[in-house]
Amino acid sequence: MTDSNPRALRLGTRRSKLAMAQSGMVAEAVREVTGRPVELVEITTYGDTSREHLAQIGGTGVFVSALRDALLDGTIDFAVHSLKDLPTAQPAELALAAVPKREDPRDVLVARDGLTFEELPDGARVGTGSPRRMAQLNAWARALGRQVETVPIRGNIDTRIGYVEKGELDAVVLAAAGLTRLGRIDEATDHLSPDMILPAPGQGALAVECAAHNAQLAAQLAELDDPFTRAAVTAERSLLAALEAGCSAPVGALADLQADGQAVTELRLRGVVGTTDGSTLVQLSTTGHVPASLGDAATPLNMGRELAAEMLAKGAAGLMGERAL
Ligand SMILES: NCc1[nH]cc(CCC(=O)O)c1CC(=O)O
Repeated sequence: MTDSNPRALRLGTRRSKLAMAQSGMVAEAVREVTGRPVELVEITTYGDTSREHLAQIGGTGVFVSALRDALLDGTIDFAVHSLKDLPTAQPAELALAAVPKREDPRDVLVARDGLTFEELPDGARVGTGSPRRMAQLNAWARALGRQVETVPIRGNIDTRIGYVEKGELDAVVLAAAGLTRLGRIDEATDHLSPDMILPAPGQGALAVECAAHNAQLAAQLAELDDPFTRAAVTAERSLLAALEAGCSAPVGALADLQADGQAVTELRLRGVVGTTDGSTLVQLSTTGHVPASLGDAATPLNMGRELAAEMLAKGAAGLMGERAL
């Protein structure tokens, strides 16, 4: 850039502590790659103001639509979303310019007295409003011959952990990435293995979006892209899309790279759908070859579609049907 006093790039962000932390991190990286100042513009989304349960307001897109409107009307230049909150259908007018390197994708437990999930007493009250978490926590408890009571809660991370601090719940389940970005990961009392609890598709990853016509900015933002993360979340979201489920459906998915010695050889995709009571889960996995060019989305997209078809053949649709989306 030869411009000695370039206009600041406007980064639209929700005003929650987590959104501000995520936006601040991306803002710093964008300053480095563009050499331009970045200014944060606070945008309020429906998901922030509504007190209804996410499962009732439908989940899909409630945190992102106001940011996207601001991108489309030019109020802001780019936006940072939690990738798991993004609907799977990408509008043509918006470019998913970068998917930066993912944080820990796992869910964690924050429980009283440092308890792990397996140490929770029978009948423990575990806060989560996520059908995905309910289904898998209940299935895990059943496998242990135990029973937990899942209690639907909402609110930001402070609010959720507050239920445990005040003694109203024995534990809450949160994404590790959110706690890490807020500097509170040491409050986690158990990192839940994806063998037991598959995270939400895209969990732990961020999405950096700008208007599709802004090709120059999109190219600069693309420098923040991590091709491994993009391949993984592409597979996970392809599964979610092919199941025709939204972000509040009881669907878990995680793609990870299987390394053979030094060389990364395969992408593994695991998926789960279940009833919220945990009585029935359909859980399958598949592997695919990592494309020579990781930017080539064909393999991850196909893996997601093929795994979805297998899951549907095993009755996945009937398990998601318990709630309308
Ligand atoms: N649905 C809310 C939401 N969206 C993204 C995160 C955490 C950060 C992430 O997954 O990237 C959270 C909170 C949570 O699930 O604990």
